[in-house]
Formats: sequence, structure tokens, C-alpha cells
Amino acid sequence: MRIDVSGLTKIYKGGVRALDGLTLEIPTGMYGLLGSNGAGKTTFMRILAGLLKPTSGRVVIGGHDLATADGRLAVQRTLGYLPQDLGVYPDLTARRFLDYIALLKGLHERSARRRRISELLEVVALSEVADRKLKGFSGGMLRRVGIAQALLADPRLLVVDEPTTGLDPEERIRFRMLLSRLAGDRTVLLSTHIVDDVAQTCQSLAVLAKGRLAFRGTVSELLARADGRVWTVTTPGAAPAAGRVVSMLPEGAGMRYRVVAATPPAPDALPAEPTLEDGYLALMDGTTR
Ligand SMILES: Nc1ncnc2c1ncn2[C@@H]1O[C@H](COP(=O)(O)OP(=O)(O)OP(=O)(O)O)[C@@H](O)[C@H]1O
Repeated sequence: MRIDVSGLTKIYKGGVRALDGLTLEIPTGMYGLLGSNGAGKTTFMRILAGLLKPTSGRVVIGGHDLATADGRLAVQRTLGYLPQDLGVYPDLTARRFLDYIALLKGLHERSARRRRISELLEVVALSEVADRKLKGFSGGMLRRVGIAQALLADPRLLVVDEPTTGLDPEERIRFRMLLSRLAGDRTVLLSTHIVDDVAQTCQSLAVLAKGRLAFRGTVSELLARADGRVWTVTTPGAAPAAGRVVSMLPEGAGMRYRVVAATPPAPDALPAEPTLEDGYLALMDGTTR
């Protein structure tokens, strides 16, 4: 399910321009939306989910224009949304919580609803704890409950806002694999500030900065932005003054610094293999070609 966005602008009361003329096409499959805090990602997700009206611009999802009431209704039927701050009722079990949300979503037929919930608990690997109260769930388990509620109506488009924040590495990997599996037959839009999540799951991505499109393309194209711009410098002295230091490791009597910079940050700097994070930082620092 394709998403077409043109000239999308959102100005909040008080004048904050959260989105500033965003134009973007998002194809079917898994798509990453990267951006630092405040870049406008949540605003964009909320507009897609029909929870927020843009100030101007157009969004068409699967041929349905969000500006019309019919379009919004059609999109709501086909979109699942996992917000950053999904509230749950801690005293409900996972199964009861999903049942409650399913009722709110209009799944009135009891046996079909129960069947769907059991299927989804299986999909998110929570069947064994389905009858435990949510207050005992880990962050990762709650995120998986969140995905299950977003999938209740079998959406063709799944919009997920910063889902791996605060998860431990094992849960993060598990959650990423779940999203990749779900993207097999639907569009999954993953918004995050964690570059590695996108590197591990998406082929294509967009980068937002201050409400504008800073980049769109494939992961390898963003990676290529850092080609020839990543260096290691090993020194017993201070960090190189030029470029951005992205990591430092003790080595011998000194430190090994990894630096993103357009030119060698020190005379003895050695070129290093770029990662997607380096590509992202090179883009953000404006040091790309
Ligand atoms: N309801 C609101 N009223 C006023 N300003 C807002 C509102 N919601 C967001 N903003 C501002 O709009 C800008 C974009 O915020 P948004 O939450 O969309 O960014 P984000 O990329 O999702 O960041 P984060 O990762 O921190 O959630 C920020 O400057 C934010 O402070």
C-alpha cells in the first residue's frame, strides 16, 4: 500500500513548524523514517493515522485522500498504529486488553474476535502469558501487545512510532524480526531515532530534520554518504579537533577515536568502513557530497 505525501505542513498553536512542506512517496514493504528528537516524526505518524490534521498539504494512502471524510474512514479501516506511548490497563490480562480494544474497533462478533486475538497472541509470541496481567510484562512484551492491538483489523499499513526505545538488546532484535515478518505482505512504516533499527530491517528510508526531508533513498545510498569520510585516529593525546567523534576505545596507552569528517582529522588518520550511523551523521553534519 503506497503513501503519497505532498507539501505536508503542520504548524502547532504557538507557531512550532513541526512539518515544513514534506513531500515523499512511501512504497509497499518495510520503510524507515529516521530523525532526531523533535524532527517531526510523531507529528507525521499522527497525521497518517488520522489523529491530527495538517495545516496544509496532501496525504493519499492507497488511493484514499485523507482530506476527505470518506478517505479518512477508508484509511482508518486499513491502518494499524502503534503510538510511542500506548497506554494499557495494568490490571487486565493481555487477552482481556486485546478483547477490549477489539470491541472499541468494532469487532463485535464474539467467536471471530476470540479467534483473531488467539491468532495474534501467537504471531507476537505471547500465547503462553496471554492470561497474565499486563502489570507483570516487560517493556518488550508490552510493545508486542501494542503490535497485536495494531494488527487486530488486519491492516495493510502498519505505522510504528519509536517501538524499540528502552528495550534490551534481545527484545529489540526480537521486535525487529517481528516487524520484518509482518512487512512480508503489508507496508510497515517504522519511525525511530535508532539508526541500527533501520539498518537491520529496512531497504529504503527517509530522514527528517526540522520537519523537512533531509534524505530519501536506500540504506546503501545513505551509507555511501559516509564513503571516504570515516576515520580512525589512535593517539595518547586529546581527541582530534576536526570532525565528529562517534566512538572512542582505549588502546594501549591511548585512545582509538572513530571520526566522521570530510577530510582526514589528523595526519595519521586511517580510513574506516562506514556504517549507516556514519552515513546518517555525515548527512546531519552536512559533510556529504
Ligand atoms: N501538541 C504540540 N504543540 C506544540 N508543539 C508540538 C506539539 N507536538 C509536538 N510539538 C513540537 O513539534 C516538533 C516536532 O515534534 P514531534 O513529536 O513530531 O517530533 P519527533 O521527531 O517525533 O520527536 P520525538 O522523537 O522527540 O518524539 C517539536 O519541536 C515538538 O516540540
